Amino acid sequence: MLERRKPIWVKEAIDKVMEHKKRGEVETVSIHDCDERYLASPLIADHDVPPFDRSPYDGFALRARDTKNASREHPLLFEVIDEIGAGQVTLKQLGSMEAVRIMTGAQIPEGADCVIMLELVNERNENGRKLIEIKRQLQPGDNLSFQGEDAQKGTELIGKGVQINPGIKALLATFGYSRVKVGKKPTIGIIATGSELLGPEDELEPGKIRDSNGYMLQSQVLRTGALYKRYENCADDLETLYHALKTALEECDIVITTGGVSVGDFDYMPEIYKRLGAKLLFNKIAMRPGSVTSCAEINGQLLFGLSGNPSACYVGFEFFVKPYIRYWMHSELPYNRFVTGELKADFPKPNPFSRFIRGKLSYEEGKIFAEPVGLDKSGVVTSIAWADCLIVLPGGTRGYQKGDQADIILLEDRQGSGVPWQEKKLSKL
Ligand SMILES: Nc1nc2c(c(=O)[nH]1)N[C@H]1C(S)=C(S)[C@@H](COP(=O)(O)OP(=O)(O)OC[C@H]3O[C@@H](n4cnc5c(N)ncnc54)[C@H](O)[C@@H]3O)O[C@H]1N2
Ligand code: MOO
Ligand SMILES: [Mg+2]
Repeated sequence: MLERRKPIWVKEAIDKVMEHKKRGEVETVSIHDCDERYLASPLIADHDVPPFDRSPYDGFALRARDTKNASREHPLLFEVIDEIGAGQVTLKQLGSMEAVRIMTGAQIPEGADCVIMLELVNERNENGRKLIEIKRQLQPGDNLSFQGEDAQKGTELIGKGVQINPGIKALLATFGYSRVKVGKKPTIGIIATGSELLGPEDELEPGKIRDSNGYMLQSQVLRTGALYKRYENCADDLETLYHALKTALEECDIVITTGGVSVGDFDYMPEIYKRLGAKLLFNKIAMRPGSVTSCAEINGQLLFGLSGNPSACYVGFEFFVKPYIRYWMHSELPYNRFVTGELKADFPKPNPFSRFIRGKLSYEEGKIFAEPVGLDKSGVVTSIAWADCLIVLPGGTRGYQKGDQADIILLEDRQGSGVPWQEKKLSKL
């Protein structure tokens, strides 16, 4: 007798996965290797930036009060007593009617309180003395970049759990983090299952197709920042599959399979979960594609059974595997970000389950738009490549019309969200 599966809500399935969430170990890596990792401790300013008052221009540093009577008609003469570039300091104390020639980034000399740009002065030499002529009044603080105006010592600039981007890497360098504490990368085992699968190098044969999911999953794993270990594709054979999974569970932190999770004669995953003594978290979700996405737990280790259908496999990873991995790596924003936007085309497909339509985003006059791309079937591979978002068609509705507002889940976003997308539960399960 065919076992009837009871679907659960998408949010419920996410929660079931995240009940098992854990933070992976922390490791210290060289700043050279920290890109896209997640900070395991906050980034704190250990000194002021800039660390001293400095000149933002190439010009002359002087005392503002000495310019009080300067005007176009009555230019004032200042003696240039020294010259400094960035990285140098003057040992001279600046006095009345004196200036120091200063370059961008150099520390303001003692006694000076403003800077005038090179272009605004006339320079001359008189009896071996270097002089400048100033034709305007300056105020204290004019053209200075002040100590601590960028960052003040002791401030937490970036919280833990944030993914390191180029700006954050610049801050790490600024504050002397030559070694950075980050979440360790977990290893994700990937096993593509199916007797029909060929490799990308193989010629097509009758009844066979090339495996795309295995490669897509490698990419999806890499985008979370984790590592993957790819196993040989596995034919639909209970014994072979069982042993492949057992090995992967021993060698990896998390295991993903694709295919064989539905109710077909050769869909062995449900049987293998039983054999492994794994606790099934779910095997039916009120979503399309990805309704057969399964997850099981063995001694705290998660085994994700993604669908063989490419679009379903893709979506299953984005919703359930990605946040689990990102949390593991210490992300505080492990879920996909979502926004609301306007539909550019009708989508007349009534559906009891929430449907996640592969779509393309556009921005026009400050508004977000999305339109479906490709064929909306879970067995389709092309639409994944054209999509940068998933348009949510809530279960229990009669479809969308152009101009309707819809929830849109972003696929190419790097930032992430602290909360997952959640359905409104318009229909009954
Ligand atoms: N009687 C029912 N049949 C099906 C149901 C159902 O509820 N009752 N569910 C359907 C849904 S929904 C999905 S999704 C699929 C899920 O199938 P499986 O996860 O068991 O995957 P397979 O049967 O192994 O393969 C399905 C499909 O995907 C192709 N495939 C598999 N692996 C790959 C790969 N690595 N790269 C590219 N394509 C792959 C495979 O050739 C099949 O065409 O079940 C429905 N059936
Ligand atoms: O899981 Mo299937 O992809 O719902 O279409
Ligand atoms: Mg099947």
